[in-house]
Amino acid sequence: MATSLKSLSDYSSKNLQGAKDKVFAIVVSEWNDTVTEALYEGAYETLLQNGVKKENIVKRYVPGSYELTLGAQWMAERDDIDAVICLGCVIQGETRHFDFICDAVANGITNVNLKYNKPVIFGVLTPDTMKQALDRAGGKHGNKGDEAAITAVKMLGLKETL
Ligand SMILES: Nc1c(NC[C@H](O)[C@H](O)[C@H](O)CO)[nH]c(=O)[nH]c1=O
Ligand SMILES: CC(=O)[C@@H](O)COP(=O)(O)O
Repeated sequence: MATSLKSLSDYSSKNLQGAKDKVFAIVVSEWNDTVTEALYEGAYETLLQNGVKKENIVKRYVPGSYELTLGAQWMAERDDIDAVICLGCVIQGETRHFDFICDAVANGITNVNLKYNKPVIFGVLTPDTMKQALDRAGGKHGNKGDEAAITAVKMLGLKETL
């Protein structure tokens, strides 16, 4: 379903109680920081609303979305980190650079999930325009940061049932 047909901020709080004592790293790309800081605020507030302690949220910055993979790896390899949320915004420019970054980050973050066997969430917007990005960072389509935070909580809940 396209984002335009749903809100990124809609979720059921059912079965989301398991995050109270979990530690979350949030790695934030500095590129398009107006967008990525809005994503961070969404993720941060959503974690707090679902019982996560402020002291259990660790924020780190990387220069751009391409660096999210290594930043996520450095956080995922820490024994005290239960889940990693990666937040970025890659906006289509004039060249194919967009494609290379998006592919590298999506595949890279997937690999970190599997390498460290812990949730590493792809909270990266890949819009054509800044307007599309802002619509998904607290605008009319909700906040991708909210969705990323809930995804991390849900995956930790799933892991508890294994
Ligand atoms: N154009 C965007 C970038 N580009 C920078 C890369 O992510 C990377 O930092 C650079 O290639 C050096 O390795 N990054 C974004 O996050 N968003 C963009 O729109
Ligand atoms: C996604 C990018 O790196 C992009 O913003 C760079 O712009 P351009 O493709 O015009 O060089």
